[in-house]
Amino acid sequence: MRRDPVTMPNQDKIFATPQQDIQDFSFNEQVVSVFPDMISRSIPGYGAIVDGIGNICQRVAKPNTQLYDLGCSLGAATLSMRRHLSDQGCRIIAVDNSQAMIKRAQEHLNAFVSPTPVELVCGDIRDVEINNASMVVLNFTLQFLPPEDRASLIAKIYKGLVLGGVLIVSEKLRFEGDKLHKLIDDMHLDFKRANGYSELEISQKRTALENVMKPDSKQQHYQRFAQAGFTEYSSWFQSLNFTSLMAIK
Ligand SMILES: Nc1ncnc2c1ncn2[C@@H]1O[C@H](C[S@+](CC[C@H]([NH3+])C(=O)[O-])CC(=O)[O-])[C@@H](O)[C@H]1O
Ligand SMILES: O=C(O)C(=O)Cc1ccccc1
Repeated sequence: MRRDPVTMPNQDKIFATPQQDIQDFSFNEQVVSVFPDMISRSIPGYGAIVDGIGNICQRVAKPNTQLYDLGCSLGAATLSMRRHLSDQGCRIIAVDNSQAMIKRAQEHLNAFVSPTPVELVCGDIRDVEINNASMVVLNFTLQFLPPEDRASLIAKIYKGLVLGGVLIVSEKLRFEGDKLHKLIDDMHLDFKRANGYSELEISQKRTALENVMKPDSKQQHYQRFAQAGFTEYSSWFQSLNFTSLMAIK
């Protein structure tokens, strides 16, 4: 059967065969080609979060403002936001530093029509200016930024939001408490097994992610929000060790 790369995701088999020397995980062409399958089989609640981002967008997008999707990958959050925007003078700016992701994201965006313009930027989210923003989304992106760069990014976003503007931060969580962390992490491994990943795939991917993805605890996220100036924030979705947080200016 022929698979259309835009509509029919290829199955993720990247870690299915034993690898001599496991390279650090990177968002390269190989990952791009299986990304929708990989992310939906790895993150419990991913689809519900993307849908929720559209719902939130419908409620908080203000006319003539900008909406940002930082670390957009193939543009799932951008598409969800764009579907919920009418012709109200908004603009979406979607940023990713993987050229392979941006190339494929452009194809996804072209597959639908909308009055809302989308600017796709291949660049580092640490270098992007945020202004006149009614919504900023970091959907599973902050965890890939070096920990020492996270607070300044959140502070920059706070400054760029309009009053009433909303920041969404979806992340894998680390739990403060070893027993709690292990129990919920083991439940997540069962989620991956139930989605067809083998023990080899699970363990090789874990090794590949070790140096590049460093999850924070919910307490660390809340502390960072407060430090940036936010006074209202909460988790609006959680499934096992994956959550989506919102902070309102
Ligand atoms: N410094 C950086 N600058 C720009 N992009 C970056 C940076 N660091 C990482 N990325 C990009 O952040 C994305 C993270 S995936 C986001 C899913 C998407 N939001 C979704 O709703 O499907 C999450 C995951 O795969 O778990 C990748 O595309 C990276 O290239
Ligand atoms: O696979 C995992 O265990 C994860 O933590 C999530 C994930 C999903 C897609 C790319 C990288 C990490």
